[in-house]
Amino acid sequence: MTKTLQAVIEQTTTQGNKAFVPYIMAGDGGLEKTKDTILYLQKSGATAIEIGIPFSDPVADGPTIQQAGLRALAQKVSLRKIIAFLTTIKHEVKIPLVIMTYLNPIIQYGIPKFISDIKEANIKGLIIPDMPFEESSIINDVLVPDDDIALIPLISLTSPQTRIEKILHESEGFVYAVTINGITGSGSAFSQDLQHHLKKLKSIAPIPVLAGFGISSHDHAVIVGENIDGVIVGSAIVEALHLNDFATIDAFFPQQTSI
Ligand SMILES: O=P(O)(O)OC[C@@H](O)[C@@H](O)c1c[nH]c2ccccc12
Repeated sequence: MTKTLQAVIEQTTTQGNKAFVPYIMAGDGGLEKTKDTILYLQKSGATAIEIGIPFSDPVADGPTIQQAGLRALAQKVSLRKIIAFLTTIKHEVKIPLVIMTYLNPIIQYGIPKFISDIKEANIKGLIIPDMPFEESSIINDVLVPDDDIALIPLISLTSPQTRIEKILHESEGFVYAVTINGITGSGSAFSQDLQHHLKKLKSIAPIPVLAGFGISSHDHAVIVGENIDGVIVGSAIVEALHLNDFATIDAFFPQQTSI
């Protein structure tokens, strides 16, 4: 059975659109604001939303995401509170939510309890950036095939070809193609080879390919997403939300503003 997350992305691309997945930091500005944000992004036309869990020791987060994480931690949110909160809004949320968190908080939560609680919250995917694909059995062994949760792998510019192929054929949902060798945020320039890399990934991937890291605007998203199924945007969205700059958010959804 195709997982919902993958089906929703494939439906989007079949209709001739690119998938757009904003990343937000849960609890930045408080959980009430997070609820408003999720519903706003849903109404605006987001394909899915990546929900970041604040963590004291992040690995790949650039300054914008780190600061959002600190603001969220100052609101005293935790993985437990965020999952409970997502459960309370699940009937209002019609698009797939993907949780992005590090491995440590999941282990502390207890992996079986974590999986059963996120199922209850109707979460459709998981991104665990510090979990190497080779170790994904730690989560996969707890999931049963019928569970509608996709474990999203990250592929970097430097992943070896044989590893990429293995990952692509053993994954569901979508593959997260990281566009730069660095941290999240809009500061770094893309390599000249990026389009070639993405095209190649797309040509061999049996599942949708979405790219993220360093995408700063809609125009930029169009360029990065040209040869693949869609994009993920974090820092630019997180900063605009923090500033309540809805014009910047809306500009990522031109089909809405042009109506
Ligand atoms: O912020 P950017 O450059 O737009 O990139 C997306 C990113 O923030 C989000 O997907 C993310 C936040 N923290 C991460 C850690 C690892 C991988 C991905 C992420």
